Amino acid sequence: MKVSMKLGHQTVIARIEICLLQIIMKSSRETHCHFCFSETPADVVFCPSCTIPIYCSKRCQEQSAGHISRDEDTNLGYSTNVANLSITSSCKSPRSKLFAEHRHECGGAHWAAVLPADVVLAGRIIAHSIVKRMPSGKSFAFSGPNLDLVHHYDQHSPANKLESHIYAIVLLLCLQNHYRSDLLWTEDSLSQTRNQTSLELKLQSDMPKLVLLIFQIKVNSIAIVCMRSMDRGPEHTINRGFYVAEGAKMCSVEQVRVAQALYVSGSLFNHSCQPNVHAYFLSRAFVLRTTEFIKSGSPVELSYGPQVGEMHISERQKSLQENYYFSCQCSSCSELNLSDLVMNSFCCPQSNCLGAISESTYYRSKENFVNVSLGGSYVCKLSLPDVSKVDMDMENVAKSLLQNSGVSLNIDHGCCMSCRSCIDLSSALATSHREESTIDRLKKHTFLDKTLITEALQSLKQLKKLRHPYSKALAQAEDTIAEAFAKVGDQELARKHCEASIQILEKLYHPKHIIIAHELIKLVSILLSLGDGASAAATFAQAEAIFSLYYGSHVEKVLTYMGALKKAVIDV
Ligand SMILES: C[S@@+](CC[C@H](N)C(=O)[O-])C[C@H]1O[C@@H](n2cnc3c(N)ncnc32)[C@H](O)[C@@H]1O
Repeated sequence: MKVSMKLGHQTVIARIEICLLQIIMKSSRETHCHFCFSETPADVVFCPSCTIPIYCSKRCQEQSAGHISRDEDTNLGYSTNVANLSITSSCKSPRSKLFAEHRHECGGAHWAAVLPADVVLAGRIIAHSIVKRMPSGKSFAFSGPNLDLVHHYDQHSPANKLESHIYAIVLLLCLQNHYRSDLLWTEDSLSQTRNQTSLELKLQSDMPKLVLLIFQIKVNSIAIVCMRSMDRGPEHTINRGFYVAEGAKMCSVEQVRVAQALYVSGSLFNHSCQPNVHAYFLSRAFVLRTTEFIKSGSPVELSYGPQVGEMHISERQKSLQENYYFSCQCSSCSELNLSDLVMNSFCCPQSNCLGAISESTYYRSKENFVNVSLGGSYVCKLSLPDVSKVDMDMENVAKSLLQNSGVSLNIDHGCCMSCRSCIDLSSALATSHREESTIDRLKKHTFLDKTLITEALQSLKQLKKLRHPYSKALAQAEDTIAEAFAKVGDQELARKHCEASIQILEKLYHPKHIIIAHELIKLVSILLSLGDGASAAATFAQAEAIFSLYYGSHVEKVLTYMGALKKAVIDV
């Protein structure tokens, strides 16, 4: 479904797509509906055939039987043989529009409980193809799916490759076992050999294609996440803490990965560390919403996870390489930006200088490119931003790098990017880590005594002398201390530190980033506890406006606490 609406000068587009195939995560098998992924009630409904998948309702159980639409058929683009199988009319499930996505896994060991999600999804893709291609009568040669998706096979380690080859063998044997009465290997696989059976031969020739299918799923499948309260345990979560409105009581919501899915077009979007669309999920539906005006012809890019403001460029590159096997070439990884300059930096010893001191070495060439290296290893090559568009902050932080164009320049680690004064970086790092861990103790204690808070405040003071005023370490320290004050009921100080944290995060991300909205919600609950209704309402409106950019009319559907919080703000 495609929805388009005009909002002032900005066109907002939301695209909704139902997943082609999905598999619930092992960690959510007992807690979430295997069809719609919502948290299950006490009286769950089981699969009538194998009783293993659980559903939140009869409706989900029935829907799990599934429908294969003709659109999905064509989008899969079957052409190359993955398993050149032939199926007779005696198959249990005749050619039908109904397709139970786990039917081939029913009976015996439930594959999804044993095999990795990527492998089970590969099995489901093949089973999907088999069922749809079943003839009502004579045998026919089955062609497996040829998904036109990248796989990065060459970049995997030998151990990874071997593991996938073994899983591919297991998968093919499982499929053959399930369809044994119905599936015949095609004539061409019945080669005339002395020692090998036809099945062995076919396994050998089809195995590379099946291995590639598993790698395609690794690279292109998407994790479906949903919000849940933190009461159920911290595993497999991404932090999204927030306070609720009742006094100083704190409650948290987090994003939980509940499933892994393949989408026909959703899986094709490229990644950007500063995306222009936001992706979220409504049950099995993948919703993509533009968060800014996108010029015609410009790429539409979502984030696979790492983002500017959240991670330094070196960490983003590492994470994308390790998890998705590519080196990011998005615009934020191609051009010097404020966030990467300040995120992990220290402040300049000169009192009036806002220059950043980094652990990285920056070498600016005459061609106006900056090579960044960390600990002696090459990180990336960045172009300098358009000087006419550089804001004051950026200029103050990295004056030396941005000015004097046409001259090569080296700014060593430990030296200010603006005035080039130097500090003892290793001593600054050690002190910073020590002060940060003193502050982090506040998170580990349920009951906070005054000494802990006093020591944390002293550490914050030291940290401020060391770290750059826009650094992530300071934002996190302010946030932790705000949370501690909210816990002990000192809402005035909680407010002060929460606001300080937001100010830094606005520099690291941008003022309309969703992270800022989550932080503003913390501030709203603090303001409500203070009884400051006017400020709470203004802050809530600010957060709501940002969330609307990201979730449109689905804000309260995705962030279920927003309705109650809005009511609390109105009631104050
Ligand atoms: C889910 S696919 C996206 C579709 C892909 N571009 C294609 O043509 O099939 C993910 C792959 O696209 C490429 N890719 C996506 N975002 C990228 C980026 N920011 N920089 C470089 N390559 C990227 C990588 O090869 C990655 O493994």
